Amino acid sequence: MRTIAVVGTGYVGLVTGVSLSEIGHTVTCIDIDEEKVLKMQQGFSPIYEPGLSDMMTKNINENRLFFTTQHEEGFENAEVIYIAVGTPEKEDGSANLAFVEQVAKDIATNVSRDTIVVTKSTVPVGTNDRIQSIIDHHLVANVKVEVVSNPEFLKEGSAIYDSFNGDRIVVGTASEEAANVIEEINQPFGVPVFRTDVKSAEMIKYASNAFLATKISFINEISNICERLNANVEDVANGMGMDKRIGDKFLNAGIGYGGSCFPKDTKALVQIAGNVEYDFNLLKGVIRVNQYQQRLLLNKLYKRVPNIKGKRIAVLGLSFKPNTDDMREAASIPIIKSLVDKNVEVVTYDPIAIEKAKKIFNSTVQYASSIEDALKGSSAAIILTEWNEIKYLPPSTFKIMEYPLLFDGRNCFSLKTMEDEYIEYHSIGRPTVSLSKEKIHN
Ligand SMILES: NC(=O)c1ccc[n+]([C@@H]2O[C@H](COP(=O)([O-])OP(=O)(O)OC[C@H]3O[C@@H](n4cnc5c(N)ncnc54)[C@H](O)[C@@H]3O)[C@@H](O)[C@H]2O)c1
Ligand SMILES: O=c1ccn([C@@H]2O[C@H](COP(=O)(O)OP(=O)(O)O[C@H]3O[C@H](CO)[C@@H](O)[C@H](O)[C@H]3O)[C@@H](O)[C@H]2O)c(=O)[nH]1
Repeated sequence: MRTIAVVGTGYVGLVTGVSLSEIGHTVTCIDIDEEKVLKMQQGFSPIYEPGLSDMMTKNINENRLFFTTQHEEGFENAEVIYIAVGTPEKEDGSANLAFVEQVAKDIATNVSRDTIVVTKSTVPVGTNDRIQSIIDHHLVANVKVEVVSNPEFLKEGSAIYDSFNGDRIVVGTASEEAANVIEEINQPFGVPVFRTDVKSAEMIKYASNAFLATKISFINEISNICERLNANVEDVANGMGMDKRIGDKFLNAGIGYGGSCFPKDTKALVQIAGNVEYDFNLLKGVIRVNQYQQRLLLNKLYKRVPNIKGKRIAVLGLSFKPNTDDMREAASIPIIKSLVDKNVEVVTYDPIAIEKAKKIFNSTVQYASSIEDALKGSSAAIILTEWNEIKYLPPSTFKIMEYPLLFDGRNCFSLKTMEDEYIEYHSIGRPTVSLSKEKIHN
């Protein structure tokens, strides 16, 4: 078992640190955010991720998991250092590498033994070489530091599960020795390891995210055509997905992709291509479609309720996807902003993300403590996140509204259910369920 340091304790760093301690390694997680570190030292996870808290507590109690704000302390005995700090989007769409470069300097000035540095952060092709040269340039001790690319593929909302059940672990390095160490560290996860060179490893990460984003924008465009032709995109996706070459995953039409990865990584890949004078036209289209898709549900609402000013509208689900409290690039942000700008009384509900949402929407919206409270007195409801609590809601609940008018950005309900329940239902890429006069009076 190894002594490991993980720099950055966000969704990736904390999950990596906790998972590595769970399989027996001794792990020190380092973060510059003092409040966060204090919370973690007391055994509380600063993020919501199913299974994370329990696993974290267990490994703290078994003395395999530690937290500190001090790089020197964290690196002291570390044989391997993981970099898991953020690489957010810059104004021009390229990745901001300032945090990663700072960590490289911190490593160079603090390590006192031969070390393998593993980059988990998503970084543009060529960045690991740059990290290596920053470290070599600033190195204080007479030691050898080897940088390895090891991109992360976990999904928020199932991050712990994904760590133990991933499809592959990609290891990019020219050093067989370093690759052996990384493979040995990960061996207890039982996930296949794919070895390659550093640049290809970096590209695998961007290409994978771009491909998944492409699948989503593709099905969203198909859904828009289905709407015009009165076809049902759900059946279309199911029929397509039965072809193993296509696969049935990531074909859910909706209000587009959000989150901390797809939006920024697709833009970064356009930049990476542009830097070598390649115009990544297809990916630019994927990004455009996604932006358009976010507006579609709102357009339907505004068309159906032209005099929306002053009306109360319930927004169900705020996080960018279910089972996470992450609000980064959530579709709820532009959608709610548009409603607020139109002087709509917005009442929101989310099972987990409310605290993070409050920091974004402040007092411009109301925060209901149940779906029922959100629906009471509302003229319409909009579903933005397919939390189980929303998806498995007895549909009759929507009749709390005086007139049951539902706009579903995640296709949570079958058309038949809504027809049977007499709910006017607008979804994505499927025919609208309208109420005949006769049904309204029933
Ligand atoms: N979130 C995901 O699902 C996911 C999945 C795969 C890959 N990634 C990639 O992993 C990286 C991290 O993403 P995240 O969502 O976990 O980020 P995050 O923003 O949630 O967390 C980053 C953490 O790093 C800390 N930090 C910044 N500078 C530091 C320094 N010098 N020393 C110590 N700590 C420092 C911050 O305080 C913060 O807690 C990004 O490159 C991202 O693209 C993210
Ligand atoms: O069929 C689908 C699947 C997803 N989404 C949306 O796409 C976004 C991203 O979803 P998902 O990929 O499940 O979550 P992330 O946590 O963002 O994970 C992605 O981004 C991570 C960060 O790079 C990668 O590690 C993961 O492999 C990759 O799936 C969300 O808004 C989803 O609602 C759809 O609209 N339709």
